[in-house]
Amino acid sequence: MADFRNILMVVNPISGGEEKDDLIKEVRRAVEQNNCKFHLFKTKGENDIKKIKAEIDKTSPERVLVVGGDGTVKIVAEALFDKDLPIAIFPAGSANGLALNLGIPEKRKQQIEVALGDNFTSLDVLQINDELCLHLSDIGLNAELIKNYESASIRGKFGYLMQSIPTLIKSKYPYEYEVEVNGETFYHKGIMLAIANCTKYGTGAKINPEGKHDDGKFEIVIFKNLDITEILGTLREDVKFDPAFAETISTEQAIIKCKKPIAFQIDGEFIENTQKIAVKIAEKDLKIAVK
Ligand SMILES: Nc1ncnc2c1ncn2[C@@H]1O[C@H](COP(=O)(O)OP(=O)(O)OP(=O)(O)O)[C@@H](O)[C@H]1O
Repeated sequence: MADFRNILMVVNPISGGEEKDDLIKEVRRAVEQNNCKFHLFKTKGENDIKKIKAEIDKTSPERVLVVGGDGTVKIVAEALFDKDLPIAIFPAGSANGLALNLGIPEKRKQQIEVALGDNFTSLDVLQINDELCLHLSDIGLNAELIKNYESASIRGKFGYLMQSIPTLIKSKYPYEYEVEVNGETFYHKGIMLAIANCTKYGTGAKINPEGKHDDGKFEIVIFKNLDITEILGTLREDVKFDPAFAETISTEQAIIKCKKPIAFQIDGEFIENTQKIAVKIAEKDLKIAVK
């Protein structure tokens, strides 16, 4: 274990519908065995960014451990982005896409070793309008699904499944996108436009096969139609897209405009229905403990 004096663990008590007390106890024991102080903060679901900032100022941790899904990791990143403070992820959400992309182990013992170890990756961070994005954002059908899921009462993977058919029936796709990249403008019709910092969703669907989370670039991937064979193909490791199904643009900045307001999500959290999004690589990256 690296040399620490203070460690802060931020836990989302409701994410993934999982009980987290055993994990908290185990990590506390590992931390305290090394004469380091363990501080715990449980998110409340309101004003968490501000509260985590205050907790960091109060406890001066050398590392922040995050227990939750992608949404919780995003909240913590927003809270500590102006500090040079590494994080570690304990995946515990209904969607853990970022942890999956970074190869965070599934076994708890190894997760603790990684979280308290000294091997890191530098994750590019995207600035999308006023928000940070660590993993994946999209505008269109998937964001519609997340919006419908968030307003329903059933949580977890089954909750998403329950919303999938109504979302397909109710949504008004194809959507029209105008994409401005490096002075050029492209017009596309499609079911979804993804802004991808990583390669795959938490489901394992690989939508940005060539993407790298630390290359100073992100990809815009436009999915043109609901081709079920191609969609199932994203679950293969060696996926290659037919250009009639999806097109990819790699860039450091972009402006995306839509004729009508379209559902927009970042890291699994519905943001709003939007007509304009400005994306760029943020000036700083985020240090995350990995294997
Ligand atoms: N104590 C709490 N009560 C209710 N909501 C909370 C609480 N703490 C955090 N949240 C909310 O949880 C969301 C983040 O959840 P996260 O994505 O990490 O896990 P998840 O299991 O994938 O969540 P979900 O399935 O609801 O999307 C944020 O919207 C955040 O505001």
